[in-house]
Amino acid sequence: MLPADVSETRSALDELDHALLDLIARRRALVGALFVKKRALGLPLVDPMREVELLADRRVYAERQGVPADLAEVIFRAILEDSHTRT
Ligand SMILES: O=C(O)C(=O)C[C@]1(C(=O)O)C=C[C@@H](O)C=C1
Repeated sequence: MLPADVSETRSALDELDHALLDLIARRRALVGALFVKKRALGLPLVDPMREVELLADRRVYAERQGVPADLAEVIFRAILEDSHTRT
């Protein structure tokens, strides 16, 4: 039997991780909608310059929040790879 404060903290982590996944689902929906617009306009779906700027921005924002910049970059590279699979 785990102490109550450990299982309570785990429950808080479960809730928070679900909230993170909800945000990822919302982001994926936005990317899907953006790709529909880009296709209609004949724009390239993948935009390497935007990705460079996005990763730099997320690194700076992460550090301001006390999150390691390298962790933010790993996360957002994975998110961008997911966007690429949807092209
Ligand atoms: O910002 C865009 O233009 C997008 O298409 C979105 C997004 C992303 O997932 O953030 C996806 C693909 C692009 O290469 C760059 C960024």
